[in-house]
Amino acid sequence: MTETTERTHRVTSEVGRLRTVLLHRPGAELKRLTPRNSDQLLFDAIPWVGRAQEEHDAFAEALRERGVEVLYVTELLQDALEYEETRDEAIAEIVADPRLGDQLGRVVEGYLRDQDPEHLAHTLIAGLAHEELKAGHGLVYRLMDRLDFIIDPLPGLLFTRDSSAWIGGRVAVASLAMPARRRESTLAGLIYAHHPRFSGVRPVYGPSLESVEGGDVLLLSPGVLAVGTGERTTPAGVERLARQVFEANLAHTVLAVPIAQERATMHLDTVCTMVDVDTVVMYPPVAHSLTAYTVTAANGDLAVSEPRPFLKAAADAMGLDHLKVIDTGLDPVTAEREQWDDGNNTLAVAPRLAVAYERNIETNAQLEAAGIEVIRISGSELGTGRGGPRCMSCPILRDPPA
Ligand SMILES: NC(=[NH2+])NCCC[C@H](N)C(=O)O
Repeated sequence: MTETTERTHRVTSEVGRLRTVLLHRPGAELKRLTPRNSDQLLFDAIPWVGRAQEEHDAFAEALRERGVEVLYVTELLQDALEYEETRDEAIAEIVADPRLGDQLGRVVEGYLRDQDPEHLAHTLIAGLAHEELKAGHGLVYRLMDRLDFIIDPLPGLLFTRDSSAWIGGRVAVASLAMPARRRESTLAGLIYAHHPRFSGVRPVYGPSLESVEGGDVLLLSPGVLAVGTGERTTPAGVERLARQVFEANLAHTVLAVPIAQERATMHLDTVCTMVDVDTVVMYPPVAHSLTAYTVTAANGDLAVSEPRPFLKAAADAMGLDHLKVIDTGLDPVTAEREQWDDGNNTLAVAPRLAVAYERNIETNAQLEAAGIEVIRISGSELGTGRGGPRCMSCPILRDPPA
């Protein structure tokens, strides 16, 4: 890794001033959602796509106004697909899908090879419905339903946090647990491997390893990671990630944090995000019940502590007397409603400056009472995918935390 790369890609905390972020402006892939497929594609409602785009544009604009450079997945992917090698890899992965069989696989391969980078990027993200591919006449094609997908759309790409996470100057390309989202990390991997902006960057994790999703990974402070393990990141995923980051000298401590295996808490960042170097906002019912196993490197292996209260284990690893929790003091019903709507899923733009969904009125009021400046964005449509500002952003460059 050259020094130049480190100047354009480096993240060592959740809160250092945000300089560059990767977003995905939602598009045609959201138009594929129907009541028949939304569960499988991990959306809880059918978004109004035009409004979702307006909300997303306002989110991006709020970041730009604070001096953040916004990169878009679609643009980076199109650039990367200018290279033959990228196209070959992208197409090979699609064609390897055993659901296509060999005859339809060949037809799809020809179809994709004819597309220019812009169209190919569109197809890789929006997918391809049976009725759009006029060229298939073999058995698989004929047995499929007109509305089936030959290439699945990726509505979850909106949540760029999950498919990759920067740890220091290296990127962890995720290994996504849900089948509907797996190809998102292929696209992330293609961008980091082939886009000139990232030349010299070596991934520290990859999609073929045990499940780890970026929404579970919190950079509590330089060298200290908290990794949720539950519905998405598996115990084996945390263990593997710990080995990889220790080996690469990116961290000295990894806290493995079990979270409830349910949709409301699919990632650690649905219940806890950082708003200052020593402050988190947490879903009240878990604030004092979460536990953590402290994992450190020991003679080429891992040393694992007994589980301890998360806040205590985190403070110790971070070298703090204690980690402050914003006491949202909400009644249990409001707390549950606002947690579901990603009230705890804030994106810090700098210490004590965070983006949050405007709808979480009470959580935001408590954040402000604690001295955090809140940049409110609307997310009525964006939130139908169950993700907030942190989920929708993959920081690529942050200043060191103050
Ligand atoms: N980092 C996050 N909390 N991401 C939210 C992802 C939401 C997405 N619909 C999923 O279920 O996977």
